[in-house]
Amino acid sequence: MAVSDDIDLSDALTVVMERVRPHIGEGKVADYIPELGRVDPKQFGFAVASVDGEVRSLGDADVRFSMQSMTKVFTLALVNQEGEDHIWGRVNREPSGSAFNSLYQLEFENGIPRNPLINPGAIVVTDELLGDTGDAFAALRALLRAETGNPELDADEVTARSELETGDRNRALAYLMAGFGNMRNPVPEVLDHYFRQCSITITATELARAGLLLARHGVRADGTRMIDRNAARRIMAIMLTCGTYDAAGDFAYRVGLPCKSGVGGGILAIVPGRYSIAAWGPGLDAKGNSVTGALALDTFTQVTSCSVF
Ligand SMILES: NC(=O)CC[C@H](N)C(=O)O
Repeated sequence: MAVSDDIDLSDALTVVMERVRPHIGEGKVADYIPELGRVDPKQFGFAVASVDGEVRSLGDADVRFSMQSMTKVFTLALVNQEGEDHIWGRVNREPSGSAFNSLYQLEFENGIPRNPLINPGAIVVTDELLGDTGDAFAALRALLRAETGNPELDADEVTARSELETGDRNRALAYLMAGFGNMRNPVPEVLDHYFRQCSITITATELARAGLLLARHGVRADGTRMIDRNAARRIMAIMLTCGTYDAAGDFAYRVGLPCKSGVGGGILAIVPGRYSIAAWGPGLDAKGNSVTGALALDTFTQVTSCSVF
């Protein structure tokens, strides 16, 4: 891995802010979930946590925002606790090349989603986690509370309801999979867990801390091992190839790190063995990734040479 040993995080963060500042407010806030449409676009937060405990942040790094699809990484880690092959008959691990809520590919491919980081794949993972634990949302919330160090971390019920009321596309995906025999639990129950999962709020600083689970290759904040090293490595491989929807190729080119974005404007990026990075700006590009978040990560990896390549 090309990592320079003498990285000054403060210098790197200063350069990130200089580069991003003129672009704060750019992009379009997701409004297909009405509650997300109310977020002020002129915000930007960035935080870096290192595996040895240092955390640096700037801008709106302590403002809460909706985790959305970034939760998909953590539910995937949770189902991996039951063994690595547990989930792979039900979901593939190939980039989709299409939107995160696309239906047509799912029908062509007999109800087996392309990967666990797009909506249908994540719905399957939540279904599996529900079977494993009896309460998928509670399992995820407990994990995130422990890894962020915030015992109050929770879903935003208004956003969860907003998702439920406008979630016809996710219902269509889930029922299509049920039609192919790829759902274990009743669709409304799975989606209730999935919508609450997506509506968990977090700050950039907390997210950077939570991502250390992967930066440490599966070791939790309390030092216990959650998933084995190879499982963590493979989750990061899926993030690199699938974590930013149909822009994953461009992210690998620009940022060169495993990333996972969400339509709340957050992006989690991991420098394996070294850093967990959280970038947040609510304005999204046409593919649903944060404009300022992507620019910040692009700048950070250029300045520090921290990349998996
Ligand atoms: N890409 C995302 O962040 C999408 C998550 C959102 N809750 C949805 O299901 O559409």
